[in-house]
Amino acid sequence: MSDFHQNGIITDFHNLTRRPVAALEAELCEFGRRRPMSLILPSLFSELEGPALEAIVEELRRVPYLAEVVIGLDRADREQFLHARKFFARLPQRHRILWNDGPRLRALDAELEEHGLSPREPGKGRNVWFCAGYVQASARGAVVGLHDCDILTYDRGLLARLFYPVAHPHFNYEFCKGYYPRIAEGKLNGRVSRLMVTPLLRALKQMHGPLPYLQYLDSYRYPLSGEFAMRAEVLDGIRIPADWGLEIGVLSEVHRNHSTKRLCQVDLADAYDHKHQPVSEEDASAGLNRMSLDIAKALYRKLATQGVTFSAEGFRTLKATYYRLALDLIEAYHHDAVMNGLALDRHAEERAVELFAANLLEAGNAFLDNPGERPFIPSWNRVRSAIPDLLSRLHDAVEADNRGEV
Ligand SMILES: O=C(O)[C@H](O)COP(=O)(O)O
Repeated sequence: MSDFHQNGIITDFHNLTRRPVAALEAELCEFGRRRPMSLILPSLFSELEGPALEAIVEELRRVPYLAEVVIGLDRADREQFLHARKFFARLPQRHRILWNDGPRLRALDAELEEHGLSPREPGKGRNVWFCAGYVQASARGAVVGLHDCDILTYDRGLLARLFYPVAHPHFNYEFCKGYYPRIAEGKLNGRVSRLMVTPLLRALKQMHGPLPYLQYLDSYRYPLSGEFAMRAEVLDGIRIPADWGLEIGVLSEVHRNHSTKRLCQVDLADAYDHKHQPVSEEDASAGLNRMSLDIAKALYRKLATQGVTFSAEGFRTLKATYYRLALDLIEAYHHDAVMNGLALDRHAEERAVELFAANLLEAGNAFLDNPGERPFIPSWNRVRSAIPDLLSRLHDAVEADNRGEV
């Protein structure tokens, strides 16, 4: 049961009364007449074979208010795309699958590359970006929601709560982010969010002062959650990273473009579990190791756009400040876990913090060495201006793929 605290920066929607999902859905059906809702599901083909997505699709079948479901399918060959069509066919809502690795979308990507506009790097950000383009082209949704496809604790209530603040026709929120405790099997999870992002934001505040941007990011209870909803226009104007920096990138862009009064977060669930990636200490191109590097780089780049300057010494100080704050937080997490009868492996937590500290420096060096890198995917507004008919061709390509002309 959450409290009713408001942090004074963004509005917090709590779950104070455990309102039944049917009551929320009845309202959402009404809201949908004024503000139709589209759902984007960024997915890897491998997730169709895992335990989470099967249950997610079963829940989605019973959702009465969605105008459209857009599935971004990554890492699928032709047979796998055809399998995905069958897998999602049971959805009663209008739905389309973006076969991102198929010849039609690859050809459009090559054309984008000729204009210097391709997302280039594969990853969740790229997948979401193409889905956002399709949603814009199909023009069915006034509100667009998005969640991961590896949620093991999914239920329709989560989706209803995610859409509600932005879909309500008398509320004027542009963007809503989900939060929840990542607790499963008696353990506290959310390792990157808890052990890296939170202490990093606080270390940056110690070094650069309480910049409104840092205060704002720190006001999210779960800045890395993959669940958010926004007005369709918001999605068209933002520049997001192609990689694991997606979540931080989206939070930064909505802050740049909108007043914090138009931004909110919502309590989605009492507990949340998903597929856990390995820390991958030995391989910086995988797992939480890679994720922490991507996130640190995204944050540095966004801070640079706020006028913050960085130096090699600055990154060394940041590493030391972060490390101390992270160790203090481990103490707090540990005590909280003990009182709640949960387990917390302090040794594993401290090892993760050592790796994240090293990665803050590593990401800093990458930032200093490659100032000319193309870190963010251009906004769809820019693409529309450079190649005016690309969106309609994207739409046609997706339609043809989904008719099975592959
Ligand atoms: O949100 C996070 O911190 C990362 O996705 C890692 O989450 P996990 O520790 O629950 O796997």
